[in-house]
Amino acid sequence: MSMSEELKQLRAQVDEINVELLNLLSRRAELTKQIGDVKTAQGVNKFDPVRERDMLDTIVSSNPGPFDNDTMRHLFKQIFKASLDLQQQDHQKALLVSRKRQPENTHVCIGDTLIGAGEKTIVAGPCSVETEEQVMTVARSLKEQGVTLLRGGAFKPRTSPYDFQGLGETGLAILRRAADKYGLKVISEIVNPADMELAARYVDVVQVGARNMQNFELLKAAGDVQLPVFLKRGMSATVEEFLFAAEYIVSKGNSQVMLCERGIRTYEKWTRNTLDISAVPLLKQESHLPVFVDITHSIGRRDIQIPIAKAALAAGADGLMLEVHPDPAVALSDANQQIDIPQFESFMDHMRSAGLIATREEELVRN
Ligand SMILES: O=C(O)C(=O)C[C@]1(C(=O)O)C=C[C@@H](O)C=C1
Repeated sequence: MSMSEELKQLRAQVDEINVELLNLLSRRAELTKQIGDVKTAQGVNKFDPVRERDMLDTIVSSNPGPFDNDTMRHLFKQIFKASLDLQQQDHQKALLVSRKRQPENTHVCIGDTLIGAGEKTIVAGPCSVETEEQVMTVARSLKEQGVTLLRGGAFKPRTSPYDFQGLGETGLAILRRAADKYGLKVISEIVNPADMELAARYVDVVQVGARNMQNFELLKAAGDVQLPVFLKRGMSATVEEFLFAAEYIVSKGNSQVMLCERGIRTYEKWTRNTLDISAVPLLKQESHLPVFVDITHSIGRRDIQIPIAKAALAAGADGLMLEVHPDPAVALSDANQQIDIPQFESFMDHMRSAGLIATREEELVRN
């Protein structure tokens, strides 16, 4: 037999084994998928290192060679890992917030404002509610600018316990009065699950802040409330953890959830956080929920707000959140990053002339 003939025959045998391996791997994968379903139903971890170690021990003890044990361990670990990925992908598919589960965008309706249906929405207002006059001034400006959603913090989760903690219910009442006077809707953060009922008396949208993104009791309480929820990404949360947090709310029956990327913690010091712009298209791709970008907290500076806003909208965000204060220099929180009313007006002019948000004429036609 010639060399090339021998090679051909050997290769033919390898080809056959490849097909056998392929079929065996596929059969194995089908079984591990079933195991994954059983584990999901039982609520147990997919990853089982003890089981993996036992299988490796059995494999190594009956290894006929010529592959050495380490090579065998490596090959089988790859198979376990691929099986685990398969189980987790299947689980992911089942998430209620996932686009695989619901291909069409979720629309969140707040008064006359429809979010997630194509038009870009602006949410603006002071970081903290401080006085009636402060909130009224900002609300008047929002009204003039055609912005319908007023934000303001009444319960402030602050890094230091000695910093201003917010006005609580008094602050919520101020927001409600200002919103009612100018025909706006209120978004405000709630930090305590026990306050959800109180919130429902004053706000139109409950915000769950970055520091509470994995406060699971709060997420469940937000899932029980009959109001839309504005969920901010935790400063150290992965995109996947962010979606799981949203799943907590949706799985309780509240499908009116909006996601907000607000920057993540990195070593960069020239911005307050690092805006993870890639999270925007990723979230839009993986989930059907509307996505916002907080252009105030993500960067913590005013001078690059316009390019950041443009980047967020270009990346597919459904809206922007920003902080506006009549006199940021004396603000009780985040004095360095809020913009004043003239800066807000100029910001809005800029966005309109860039064609990124509806012009006044378009708003008039719409209303
Ligand atoms: O036997 C299990 O519990 C499985 O989930 C299957 C399997 C495997 O591929 O064999 C996958 C992942 C686990 O870490 C352990 C084993």
